[in-house]
Amino acid sequence: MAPPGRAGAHPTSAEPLSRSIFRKFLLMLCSLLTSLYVFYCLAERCQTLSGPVVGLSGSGEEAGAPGRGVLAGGPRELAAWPAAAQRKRPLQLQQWRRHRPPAPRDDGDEAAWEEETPGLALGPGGSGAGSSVAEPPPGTLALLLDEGSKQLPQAIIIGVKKGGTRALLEFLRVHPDVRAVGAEPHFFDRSYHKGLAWYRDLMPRTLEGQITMEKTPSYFVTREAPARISAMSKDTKLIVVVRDPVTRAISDYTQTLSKRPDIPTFESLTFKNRSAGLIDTSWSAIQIGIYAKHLEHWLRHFPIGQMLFVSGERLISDPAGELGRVQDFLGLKRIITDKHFYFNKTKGFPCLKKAEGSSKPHCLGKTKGRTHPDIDREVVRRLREFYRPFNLKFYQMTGHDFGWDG
Ligand SMILES: Nc1ncnc2c1ncn2[C@@H]1O[C@H](COP(=O)(O)OS(=O)(=O)O)[C@@H](OP(=O)(O)O)[C@H]1O
Repeated sequence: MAPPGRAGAHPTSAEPLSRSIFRKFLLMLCSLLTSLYVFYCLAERCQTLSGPVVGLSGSGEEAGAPGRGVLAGGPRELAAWPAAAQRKRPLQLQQWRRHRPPAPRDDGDEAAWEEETPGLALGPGGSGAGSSVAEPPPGTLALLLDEGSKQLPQAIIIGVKKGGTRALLEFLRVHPDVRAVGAEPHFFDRSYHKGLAWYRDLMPRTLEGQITMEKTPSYFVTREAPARISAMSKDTKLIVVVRDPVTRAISDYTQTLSKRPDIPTFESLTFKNRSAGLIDTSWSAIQIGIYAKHLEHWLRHFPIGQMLFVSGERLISDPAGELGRVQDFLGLKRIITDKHFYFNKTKGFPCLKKAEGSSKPHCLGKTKGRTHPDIDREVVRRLREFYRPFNLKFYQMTGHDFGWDG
């Protein structure tokens, strides 16, 4: 008996033919689905990479971008200040950028820009938080083309240690025209021998008009740093977050204590000779706070107008106000406002309603805002006395009374 077949078709030749067509069709369908899936995965992956900025296809704007390909032309030319800092970029890119995850955080003590635990997340309350979060733009495949280029930083947060430098950088990164390296590069103090090409390679990619930034608080007290930064580009903008030097010293000590609980007391480290009241200025916790002395070295290489001094205290009491000044200084549109912040009572500090690349509230981590040990009031008084003349000099030099001696 003949096997069942399609009407009019030969039972032995028609069936294998349709089967082979069907198989080919299935094969094509599978490969189509696989390539779609691969594209989809790549697009997703793109959005989870911290480094590259991917732009809209085919703009070709990089060829004449400032600082591009000028390593051979000498370091001074490398960090040209973006002329088009105010230039508008396509909305699609801006929306996409809001979806970027934060860049890697610093290691060690600097690790922490962490998401709030549910218990800590008291929430910003109300609406209108920060930037609106949109779905990834259509045509994500177009973003797969890696655009932008790595530039040497045009602005650096050079200090001071324990001043609030991490908070400032993380707040600034909310700005769509700021791209910053998360970890502290320590190029101008520890890794200068590695060269500018190495340094530039650490930077995230930027599009024309975006500012590249980094923060390394030890630069402020590194003797060689001013000349080295000036050699890279004399136009580099310098930001210094300063804080009451006494509180700063205690904060510095608290950090060391958290790593080495067996160190001597703050009181004993403060003095060379306690009964004589002689302060040990060779102790780095004390030395860093003599801001006027360190500033003198910078002023040999940079005009004061190229430096911005941010109050560490105001960065906590009025983050939006300080961020306004910083955005002005950097020539940025004032995009970061009080809408971006809320005060987290549990943390005791202002936090972001939405950090860069996230839609959730974010506070700095546990290593920021540590509880300080109680310090002998007499020692604190003596330290205040010690710092007063240096503070007054610093107020004079910067034209700004930070109110530590009021
Ligand atoms: N929003 C917010 N959240 C948490 N902490 C904040 C914030 N703003 C400023 N600060 C203060 O930042 C201090 C740490 O300064 P730095 O980030 O410069 O420290 S470091 O030098 O990078 O280690 C840290 O010092 P301690 O309080 O002594 O831990 C904070 O007081």
